[in-house]
Amino acid sequence: MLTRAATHEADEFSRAAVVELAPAKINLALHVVGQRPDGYHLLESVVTFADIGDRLALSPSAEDSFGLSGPFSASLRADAGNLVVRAREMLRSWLQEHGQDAPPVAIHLEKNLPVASGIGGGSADAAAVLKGLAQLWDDKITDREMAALALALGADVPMCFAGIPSLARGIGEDLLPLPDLPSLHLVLGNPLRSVSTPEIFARLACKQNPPIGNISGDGWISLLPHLRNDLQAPASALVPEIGDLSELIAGEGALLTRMSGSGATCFGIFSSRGAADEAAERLRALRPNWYFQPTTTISGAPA
Ligand SMILES: C[C@](O)(CO)[C@H](O)COP(=O)(O)OP(=O)(O)OC[C@H]1O[C@@H](n2ccc(N)nc2=O)[C@H](O)[C@@H]1O
Ligand SMILES: Nc1ncnc2c1ncn2[C@@H]1O[C@H](COP(=O)(O)OP(=O)(O)OP(=O)(O)O)[C@@H](O)[C@H]1O
Repeated sequence: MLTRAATHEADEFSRAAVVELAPAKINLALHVVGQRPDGYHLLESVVTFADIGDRLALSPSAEDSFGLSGPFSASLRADAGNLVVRAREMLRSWLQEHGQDAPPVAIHLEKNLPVASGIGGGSADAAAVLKGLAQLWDDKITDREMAALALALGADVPMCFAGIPSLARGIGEDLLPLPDLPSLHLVLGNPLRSVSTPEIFARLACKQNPPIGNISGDGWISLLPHLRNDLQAPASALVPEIGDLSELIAGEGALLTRMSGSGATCFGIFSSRGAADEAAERLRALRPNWYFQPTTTISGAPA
């Protein structure tokens, strides 16, 4: 039976004018190759997207509103600092400056992804708001201008807006699609300790690490074991559970385990969806207070 809160949430989505999935972002590899004078780090990252994530419902309304529900909503406030509200206001300001309408809108966020966990939940939400409002407001904004707004919201927002497997360079905004990156069966795991991205970058011992280099065709998968996440060592020093988590996932038969983004989420690659589902179930039994989620990532091949 649905509780009253769950019924209300179901209504938000069934009645919404636009529903957007905000998929988890996974950095299959993340090399830190330099630093800009403004302190931002230069990256080379193989990025893909899960089939699970947050969900957003958007509808025209008499006045602006923003509501939250879902398993991780308690970690967030529905205030002006939320990336959902910041994305709405950024697009609205741009449209109004360019003589276009941006009428009030009701937005509801179902927060399914752990917060500050290296899988870009906030960035995915911001990107989903930009996409949803573009539809609702029928705005006239070029792809280039939208990409600039996305980047102003966060280094990960342009890749989440693009939503396709990519090699991300620059500070994450320079995107090269990877049409040969196949769909992968993963288990995502998180010890439910939030990690601050700037703190992990600040603890990085070396800012100039070997780059990924040029790879094309089906070379990506055989290359992955040779790649790294340069943020994994500083994140593991701060959050020792990352080491345990990675070993636990490997112990369930993962072909490869690695941390995503600035952590603490780690992923394991499994041979099939069935193997990933079973591993996630065993991991939940081993660590009932941690987060484990099987997922199948999207493929890079055009639909
Ligand atoms: C680690 C990644 O998740 C990899 O995809 C991203 O680079 C982080 O992207 P994000 O969370 O959207 O980052 P932002 O919100 O733009 O930046 C948060 C902070 O992370 C650091 N930061 C972020 C991105 C980057 N290329 N270099 C950095 O040094 C900066 O201290 C910045 O103040
Ligand atoms: N809608 C939102 N969802 C998640 N975090 C948000 C949101 N709005 C603001 N934030 C803030 O943004 C910060 C980063 O959260 P997020 O979940 O995007 O981190 P992350 O997964 O580590 O991201 P990344 O992989 O991009 O570094 C947190 O401190 C959080 O309080």
